[in-house]
Amino acid sequence: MDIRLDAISHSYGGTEVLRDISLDIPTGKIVCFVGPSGCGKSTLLRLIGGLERATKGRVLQLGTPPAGCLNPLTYVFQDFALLPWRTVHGNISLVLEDHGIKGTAADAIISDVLARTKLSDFSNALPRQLSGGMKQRVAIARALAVKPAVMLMDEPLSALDSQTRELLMDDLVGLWTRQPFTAAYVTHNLAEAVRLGHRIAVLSRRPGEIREMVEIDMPLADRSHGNPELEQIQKHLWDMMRDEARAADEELIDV
Ligand SMILES: Nc1ncnc2c1ncn2[C@@H]1O[C@H](COP(=O)(O)OP(=O)(O)OP(=O)(O)O)[C@@H](O)[C@H]1O
Repeated sequence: MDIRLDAISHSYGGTEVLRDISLDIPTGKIVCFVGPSGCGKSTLLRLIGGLERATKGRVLQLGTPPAGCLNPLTYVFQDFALLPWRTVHGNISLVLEDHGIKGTAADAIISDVLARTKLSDFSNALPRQLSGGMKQRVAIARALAVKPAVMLMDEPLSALDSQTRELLMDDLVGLWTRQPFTAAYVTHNLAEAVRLGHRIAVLSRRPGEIREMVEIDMPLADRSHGNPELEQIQKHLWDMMRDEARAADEELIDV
């Protein structure tokens, strides 16, 4: 199932936050959204997820979700959102219980997503026993358990230190390479965008408009840290964003 944003604009009261956003999120691709603070990236994810309705324009779901999909649009949050009193297995089973899936059917799904996220040995651990990176892997496993058509990832690595972020980027690349997933991925981090994005939507300062869609053809598995071609693209992104990021930063201080 692809997502198509068709001339989306959104306002809160009199404040226009997003303006005339049109783009596609094709099946099996990761589309990253970058742009200065407050330009509407998280708002756009909420509109895609159906948590809010755009003031103008449409979010279209084209085609059908994958077989066995329990929740077509599934979020992965920055702060993991795990229940501390439930084990890794229990946190994942919770989303299946919501759909009446229990017992051996649930166990089969859970062992599959734990294997895909390399967490099989941690099924009985509690969140407090896990590092930040592992907690986020559990959150990703939980999202995968409902076989989403599209994962909506709102700065999923930004609560992690830089080394853990690097490791988790490798994990996401491995996960995608073994079995491609579709994602709308919001990040402040341009290194993350060039490492994970097949397509990067660069938004302007509020009201966020698309300044450029950057396509990166290089396979994810070939995108090593420090790759000169990726560094060049990252520099291009930063050159586009620098002045607006500074202006957005100063605007926040003035509030
Ligand atoms: N529910 C709301 N009601 C009113 N204004 C809102 C609401 N949600 C967001 N905003 C405003 O809309 C603008 C865009 O917010 P949003 O969180 O989407 O931006 P963002 O690009 O994700 O920001 P950041 O990069 O800082 O996380 C901001 O000015 C924010 O204050």
